[in-house]
Amino acid sequence: MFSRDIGIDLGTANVLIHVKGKGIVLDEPSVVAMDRNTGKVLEVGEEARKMVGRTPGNIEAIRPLKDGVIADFDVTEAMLKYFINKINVKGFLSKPRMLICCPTNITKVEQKAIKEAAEKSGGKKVYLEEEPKVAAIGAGMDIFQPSGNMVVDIGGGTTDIAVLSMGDIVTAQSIKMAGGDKFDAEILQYVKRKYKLLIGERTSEDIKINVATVFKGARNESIDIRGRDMVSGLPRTITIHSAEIEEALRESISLIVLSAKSVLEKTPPELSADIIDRGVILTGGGGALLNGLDQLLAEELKVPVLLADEPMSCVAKGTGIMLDNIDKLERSIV
Ligand SMILES: Nc1ncnc2c1ncn2[C@@H]1O[C@H](COP(=O)(O)OP(=O)(O)OP(=O)(O)O)[C@@H](O)[C@H]1O
Repeated sequence: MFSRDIGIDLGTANVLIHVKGKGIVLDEPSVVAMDRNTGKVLEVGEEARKMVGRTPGNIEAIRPLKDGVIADFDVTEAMLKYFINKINVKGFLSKPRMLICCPTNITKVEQKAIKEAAEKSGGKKVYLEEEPKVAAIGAGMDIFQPSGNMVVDIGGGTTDIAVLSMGDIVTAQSIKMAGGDKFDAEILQYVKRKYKLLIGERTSEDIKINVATVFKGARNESIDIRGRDMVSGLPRTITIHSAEIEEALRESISLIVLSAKSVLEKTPPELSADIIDRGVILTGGGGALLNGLDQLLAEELKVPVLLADEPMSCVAKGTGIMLDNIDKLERSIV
């Protein structure tokens, strides 16, 4: 048995684990199915996700992280333990050092909760690092030079916007409740208001992935969706179009655009000039995979906007790069 360092992207929507020397070894939804009566964990990850919105009364499919932070400590700990055991069936990890990513503006109490959950899951030493910094590294940016790099990382629960230079954050803003989950909720409300139809969160995520756009006219698709009619109580099918989703998401997206503008307004001019040359990079599934967001941000911010390759893996990849230098970095991180 020997110790290996591991990096964890403990996300609201997905957990990814990177093991030093092996790469990304786990990528699963952050969902736990529990028996309400006994408190027993029934399924974790993909199997639990399939149950969301489809469980009988005594079973609950829980997302233990909300808005990028731990909402249910015990369930988060159970989930982390399960994932670490899953990747460690051959026992190659023994008391590993762990590097975990968190949003930029979480409180000390929230940081402590994440550290504690990781320590209880077997971590010998647990380091926390800010998500946009690791996402930028994972997206291939050289943030250690004295020049400006801007990253907009939109996940399931949070949006992190940051300008980085010389390995650190210069200006940043983190918006809780602004990410893929919020977009799903907006779509659900829109369908309820306009069509008097109740749909589940899996259905609204399907709409977002298959027809959504946030840039007028960039996409013209439609999808048939099923739900429960609010008046008759019976199942009903409707057809939803891209233009409707653009309207449903307009308000949430404008909040993200405003935050990005405010980060740019607070950025020192030399670094702003670098951002015009290098562009802004979009990472995270909630933003980089959302149709039209790159076009909208480019138009609103007047700078080039680039999409990261494999945007949902940037943070995990970034932890891998940081773990290679963990001894050097040890002094600078929490
Ligand atoms: N094609 C797509 N179009 C739009 N959104 C998508 C697409 N594919 C995935 N998503 C969304 O990406 C989000 C998950 O992204 P990601 O895995 O980067 O988040 P996370 O790291 O778990 O969250 P956070 O960083 O906020 O804690 C989900 O809300 C999901 O619905």
